[in-house]
Amino acid sequence: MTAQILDGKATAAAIKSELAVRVAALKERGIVPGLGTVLVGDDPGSRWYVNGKHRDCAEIGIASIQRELPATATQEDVENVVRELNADPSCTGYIVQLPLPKGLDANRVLELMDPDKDADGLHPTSLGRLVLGIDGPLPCTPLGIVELLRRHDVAIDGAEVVVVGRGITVGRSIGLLLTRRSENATVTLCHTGTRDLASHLKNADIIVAAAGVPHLVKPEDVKPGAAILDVGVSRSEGKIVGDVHPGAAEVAGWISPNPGGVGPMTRAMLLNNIVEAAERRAGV
Ligand SMILES: Nc1nc2c(c(=O)[nH]1)N[C@@H](CN(C=O)c1ccc(C(=O)N[C@@H](CCC(=O)O)C(=O)O)cc1)CN2
Repeated sequence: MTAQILDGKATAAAIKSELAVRVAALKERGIVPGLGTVLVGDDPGSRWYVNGKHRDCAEIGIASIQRELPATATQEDVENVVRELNADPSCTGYIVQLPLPKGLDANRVLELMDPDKDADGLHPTSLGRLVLGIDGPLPCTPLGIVELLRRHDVAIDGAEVVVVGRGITVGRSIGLLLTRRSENATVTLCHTGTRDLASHLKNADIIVAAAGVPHLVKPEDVKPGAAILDVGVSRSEGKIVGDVHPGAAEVAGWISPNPGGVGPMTRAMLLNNIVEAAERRAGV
């Protein structure tokens, strides 16, 4: 068996076209949605991601508000930028690019954000709403994964999902998303402390690999026909190495390439969160 490709690049392009129509409709009512980003430090990867977010905005007509601080910025410097964006009426929503440089407290920064401007769905209020089942912005990578599966007709309802990795941007939050009544999956959250990872993987209809450990998911641990989402980003000789061994594509029913899978969907879902926030505010 050779797996069908869960093409994040093409799917994100389709979503962006749909969002462009909604942005144009908002503009007819005099509303221009704006995305703010806060980039602290000089990590080239983080800069690349932030630049990509603004390129996406330009493509579909969302305004950009870019704030940059040096690696020497203090907690107070970052918090002042957050206060400024909270008060800026042209900013529909914003993100603080993670991780922040060592010494800065990301949780304190996130808590200070206006939850109504949380474009990433990572504010404690947004995560609390997710737990309680109240509408609000959802974390971009989990949302992108669900959308990628839906648009490729992969059955989520009733599926056994194994998530590997317990980070807040993916692992913990995707469990909350997939166990909502609307998704109805059964989720097992594995991590570095899991005793027998292979036994869990072998039982999974859907695997979400987000541990950051190269080739952690081996072909022999994949149930034939399973869907695999590779979220891992490790680098070797300038190339991305995912969490999934390439041989798994011979066993799986669906697989997301990496790059070109979940990453572009994360970006598309950020735009989605901004458009939804602008529509909510406009009463659309
Ligand atoms: N505030 C946030 N910080 C971070 C998030 C996030 O969702 N919010 N996620 C990641 C980084 N990230 C977005 O910020 C992100 C990562 C990867 C991609 C992407 O499109 N990747 C490409 C490959 C790019 C490459 O060659 O490096 C792909 O998968 O095809 C987009 C966004 C951590 N921080």
